[in-house]
Amino acid sequence: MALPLSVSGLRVEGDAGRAILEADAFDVAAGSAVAIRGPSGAGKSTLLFALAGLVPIAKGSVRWGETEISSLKEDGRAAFRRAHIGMIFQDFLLFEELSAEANASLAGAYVRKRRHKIGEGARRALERLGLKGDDARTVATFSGGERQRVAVARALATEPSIILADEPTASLDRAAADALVDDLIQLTRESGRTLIVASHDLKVHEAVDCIIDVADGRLIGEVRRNA
Ligand SMILES: Nc1ncnc2c1ncn2[C@@H]1O[C@H](COP(=O)(O)OP(=O)(O)OP(=O)(O)O)[C@@H](O)[C@H]1O
Repeated sequence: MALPLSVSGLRVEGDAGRAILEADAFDVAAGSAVAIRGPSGAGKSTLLFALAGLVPIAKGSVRWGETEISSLKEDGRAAFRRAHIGMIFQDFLLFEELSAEANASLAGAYVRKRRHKIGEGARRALERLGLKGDDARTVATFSGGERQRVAVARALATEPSIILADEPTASLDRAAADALVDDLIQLTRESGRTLIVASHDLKVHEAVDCIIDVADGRLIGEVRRNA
């Protein structure tokens, strides 16, 4: 089941108590694809990490469906992430010495009860992304595009209702980036997941339903809907 997002009065502070991100209020409909756009250092990753409950929220509310993650303690936020969020990063963050399947199934190592289901989800996602689950090679021998598809499969393996991606195409060449965006959008749309992508990439901006513009640590204007 997809989850809607509702944010209000959000303030994230840096080490010295200075505001590094502020957002008055915005909503994201369940199942939509959204890009966070802005120049380098604008606060895109900080916003994404706040939505994931990965950075402390000094003020305000971040609510996914009925769960206000901003009022949960760290272990509660981690449990919410495990149950509902798949994450994808610019640098893939794979274990180089493991195979694609072992990387994509990694969450199963931490949640024994769901290990089998996560393994199945990982194999399904790898196949769907055009990678063979039975490829015994370590991912150290994979191309950038293949590595990022393994990272997408890892994010999808737990069947999360939310996918959060931080510059997922920034380490890829143009052709691999385009293919990745198509796959990411299609895979999240067909399963009704909510997708939020922090990205500089125009291809991402064109592919999503709406765009959140961030500059100097603030959201600018309304969430802009793509035609
Ligand atoms: N813990 C922290 N303490 C102080 N400042 C921080 C902290 N985390 C991030 N910042 C600063 O907040 C600003 C926003 O950083 P953020 O990584 O969110 O930007 P970004 O838009 O994702 O940039 P890029 O596109 O370059 O990745 C930057 O100036 C960064 O140096």
